[in-house]
Amino acid sequence: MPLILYFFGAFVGALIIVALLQRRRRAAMLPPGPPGDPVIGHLLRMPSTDSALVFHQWAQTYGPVMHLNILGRSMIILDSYQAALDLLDKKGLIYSDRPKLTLYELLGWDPSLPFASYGSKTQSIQRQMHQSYLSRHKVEDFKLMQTEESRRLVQNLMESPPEQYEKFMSRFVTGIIAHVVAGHRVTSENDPYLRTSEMVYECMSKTGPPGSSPLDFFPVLQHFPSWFPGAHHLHVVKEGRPAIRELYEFPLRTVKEQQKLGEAVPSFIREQLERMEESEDEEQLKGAAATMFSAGELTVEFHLIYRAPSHCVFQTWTTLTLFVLAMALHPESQAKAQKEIDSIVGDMRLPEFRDREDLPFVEGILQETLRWIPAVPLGVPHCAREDDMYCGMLIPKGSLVFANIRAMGLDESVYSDPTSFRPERYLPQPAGAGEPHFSNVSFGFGRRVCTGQYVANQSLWIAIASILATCTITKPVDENGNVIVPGITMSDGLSSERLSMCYLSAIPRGQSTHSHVQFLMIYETPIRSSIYSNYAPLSQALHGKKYPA
Ligand code: HEM
Repeated sequence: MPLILYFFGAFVGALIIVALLQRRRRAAMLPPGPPGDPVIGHLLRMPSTDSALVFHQWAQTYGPVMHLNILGRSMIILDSYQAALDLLDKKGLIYSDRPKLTLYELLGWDPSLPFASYGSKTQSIQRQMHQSYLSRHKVEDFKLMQTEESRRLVQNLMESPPEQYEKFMSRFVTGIIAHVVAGHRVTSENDPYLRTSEMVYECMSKTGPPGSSPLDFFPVLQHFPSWFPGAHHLHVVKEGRPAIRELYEFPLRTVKEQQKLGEAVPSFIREQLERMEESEDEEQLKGAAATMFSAGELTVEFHLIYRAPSHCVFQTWTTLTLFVLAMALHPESQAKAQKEIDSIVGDMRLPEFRDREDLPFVEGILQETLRWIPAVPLGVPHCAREDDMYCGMLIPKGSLVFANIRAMGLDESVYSDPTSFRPERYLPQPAGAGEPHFSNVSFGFGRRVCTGQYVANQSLWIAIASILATCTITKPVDENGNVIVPGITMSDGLSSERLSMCYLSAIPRGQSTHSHVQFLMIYETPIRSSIYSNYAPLSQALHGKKYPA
């Protein structure tokens, strides 16, 4: 063999050895994690339910920054608030990207903010829109509308049997988002927004956690038939894509039609259409509107889950649902909150936003509901744009970075007795322990923090305060009169864990509550004359009338 071939072989061999050594050196620098299998890494060890809790248990052994490997892709789990703050917040330039999610792109979530990469046109335009429309200051304008929706919610709850609660809670959240986005008021069960969001939910509940589909790991599978191993989600794409496209098309189409007739009421879409130049691409606006709908819907699903003695139906489970469950399981907390409302608000009116500061225990119930079982337990994954070092550990470029929000609420150095539901923990000392509000954690971190956090926070508070003021939530009883303790079963989904729970009964408080709520529905006058002043024609007609003394 010619000498040159020997040299070439030695050179290639040396290159391979250097590459292997470098790989080994990088592997040694990765954050610790449980042992994985060759090639597939931790694929078979990933928990199928309660991932956030399982990761938290693993973190007790491997520490607050943990590394997992799924088919060669790094996954970093941040188990502590400090680590999430240090990376996602302080190093926002590196950690503000989102991973490319092929399944979601195929479903039609494009352009859509939660899945857009940082710095992309979609992301920056939508971000700007969200900042100007859903900012802390701007959402003040929604308070009147949210108050009225909460009154409608409690009236519906009081008038309906428990099997209907799910429908009305779903209607509450969809009603608010539909109004913010398109100025639309949900008035019937056949509302097109309710129908579309139900169809979208139906589809998204079949996708599994974001980034977990084989299509995300091997995009080439999209070109295979759906019966091919690993390509089964193509079925979901076929069924769900039309509903998602409708979510993009319908709101804009409707507002434009209303504009032509001169009937478009103030809304996010109308405001954006008025600002837009002729030539501008409406796709961005459709994406922004669908984002608001989907993020609001998918992260604040208010579906109650019923498990009647004979059957069990699983549905998405969210913060308000959890509040209902928490109240059924902790009647002592419910009674304390009701006592606080009675002493501050009295029984001649319902709580309003102006009462919020004077109702610290009710605030504690909201904060504790967010902490007890977070609706988005692992956040939405961020993606590292470049290699980074943290406390001597290597976070490789392209890693999926998850903030374990659930674990942060279980941190004993911050929350005493963290598994207990104790709203008083947030009260200032000496009444409570002055522990930090959880809303700083539950809405995520850094530049990708939840854009709907202020509107969601307001919706939750007014719904919780109104329900507490008017209803007592109790555990259900079976046909023999035996009390059923609601059970929790959790599995992972896009944005929330799921719950199976027995249905709960909300009993109107006091003899006059029913007529009282109806009375307020009619006589409530606009608190602020804002863009929503045309929201309640009844209120307007009666503008000037005062609450009963
Ligand atoms: C209880 C209610 C809610 C919770 C707990 C929640 C939580 C979250 C979390 C944890 C994230 C990921 C943040 C991160 O990447 O670090 C997120 C993202 C997002 N949320 Fe929410 N959310 C809620 C309600 C809403 C509502 C009502 C809207 C819309 C009106 C909304 C819009 C969004 C959007 C657009 C994103 C993506 C932001 C981005 O990628 O830049 N959320 N949310």
